[in-house]
Amino acid sequence: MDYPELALHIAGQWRTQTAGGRRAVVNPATEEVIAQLPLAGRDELAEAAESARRGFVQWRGKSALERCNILRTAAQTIRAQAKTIAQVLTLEQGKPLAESLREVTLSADIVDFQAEEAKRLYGRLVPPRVEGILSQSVMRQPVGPVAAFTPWNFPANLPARKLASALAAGCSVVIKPAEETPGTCMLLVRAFLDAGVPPDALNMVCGDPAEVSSFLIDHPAIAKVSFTGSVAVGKLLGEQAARHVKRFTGELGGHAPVIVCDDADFPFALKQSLAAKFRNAGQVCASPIRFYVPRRRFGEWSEAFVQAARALRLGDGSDPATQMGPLAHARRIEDMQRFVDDAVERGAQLLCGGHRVQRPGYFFEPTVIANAPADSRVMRQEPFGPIAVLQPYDTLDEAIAQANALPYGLGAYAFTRDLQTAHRLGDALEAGMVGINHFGVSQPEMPFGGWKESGIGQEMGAEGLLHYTEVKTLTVGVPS
Ligand SMILES: NC(=O)C1=CN([C@@H]2O[C@H](COP(=O)(O)OP(=O)(O)OC[C@H]3O[C@@H](n4cnc5c(N)ncnc54)[C@H](O)[C@@H]3O)[C@@H](O)[C@H]2O)C=CC1
Ligand SMILES: O=Cc1ccc(S(=O)(=O)O)cc1
Repeated sequence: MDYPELALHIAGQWRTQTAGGRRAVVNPATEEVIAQLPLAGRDELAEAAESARRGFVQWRGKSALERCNILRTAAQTIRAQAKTIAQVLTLEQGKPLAESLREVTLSADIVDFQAEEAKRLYGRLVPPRVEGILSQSVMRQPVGPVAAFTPWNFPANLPARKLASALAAGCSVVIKPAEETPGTCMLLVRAFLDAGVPPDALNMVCGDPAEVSSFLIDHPAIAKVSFTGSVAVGKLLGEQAARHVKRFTGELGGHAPVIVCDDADFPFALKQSLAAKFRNAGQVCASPIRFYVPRRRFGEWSEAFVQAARALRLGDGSDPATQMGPLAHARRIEDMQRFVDDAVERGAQLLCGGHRVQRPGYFFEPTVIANAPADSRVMRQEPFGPIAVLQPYDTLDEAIAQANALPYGLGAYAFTRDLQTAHRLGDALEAGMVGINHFGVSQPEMPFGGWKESGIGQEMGAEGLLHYTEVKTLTVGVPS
């Protein structure tokens, strides 16, 4: 598999020689260096922001239909190149190739959906309350140049969400993908530019994340900030944006509960839960973490869960036999070990896993912990890895209370055969996305966003586009 030569896109040029030095990109399955990433210096960041200012004027001047057609052409290119992009994604991020391929084709669907939504950015005509007014309208206009920051867990999907909505709304973008996984984003950016997005309307930079974000958020050309990543960093960037009263969307961390009801179809719930838990090695913001299981069926659930977790085939994502790949970088391994050690020290039971796999690559065993005390780190912070926590409960009220007990609210799930219980849980669970009897809450047509500390605003769906717009009212009176 080939990994491309990396370049940044600044002020209409692809640049391989930059002022900020270079950083190695590593294949997490082998720990081998696969490329050198050029990093932007401060002057180049300024060039990118100024370029976005110019690009905004050009891009917002196009009709919604034109923007739609250009974005749909980009989606077609992404689909046509899906296999190549997926291979690059697996090389830099580690997930199994089949998962990468699904991610890339879903990214094309996200672009298509937002492209079509561009044509439906409707306003309203409001009857005037006084005489002499010809029209009184409410409209949506693009917010302006956007600084977008995306992490390494979904190197195609998360840039696609931001680029599709921002560009569909008529905004220009400076995107900074994660330095661990820049190749996939570079190929997406190329697809948008080849499709006809003006060169100044789409810049891609990399560098030291804190320096780049600080520089861009403060830069007067940037009107909006969109970030996906941890709650801690989201708060920092949100605060910095707020100082300038700049618009901010944050897709932050979660700690998703799964309530398995007494009446659930256990084999079905188990199969779905295992697939969702260990997908992308658990590095998914809406990944299920806390499984609440009726006490009388706890043993049955734990045994089956552990057996299936132990049976997972770990390996290089480019091997078709692999079911779970490595973690994305070395820091994740250290973090997993801290979560496990802390839980065990505080009295939790380690049912399986809990260690780094002794081979090259950042592999961590699928891990199942039971009866973790509420003050253990794994019950308070998102592990963002292949760790499941199984907790018994006695009443549904108690399970709901525990599910809602954390200051996060991204995904929440439940399994039940009873329609009334399904609706009760759908109402009671405090999360932006609730899945009953399934985990597929991330769809191009549906808004995706968190409650509480899990974020602010939504991406995808019709709502996703609105966050890249400002409301303007226009009142036209009779000339004299
Ligand atoms: N919501 C999500 O999809 C993601 C959440 N995370 C959360 O972050 C935690 C830590 O992840 P790590 O990669 O180990 O650490 P990290 O916090 O250094 O990096 C996470 C992501 O945020 C970016 N980032 C970090 N500081 C930034 C800053 N000041 N400005 C702009 N971007 C910045 C990084 O480039 C990276 O893409 C995870 O445990 C997980 O909870 C991480 C990746 C994705
Ligand atoms: O990290 C958040 C995230 C990204 C993508 C998806 S999905 O592939 O669309 O399911 C889910 C969560």
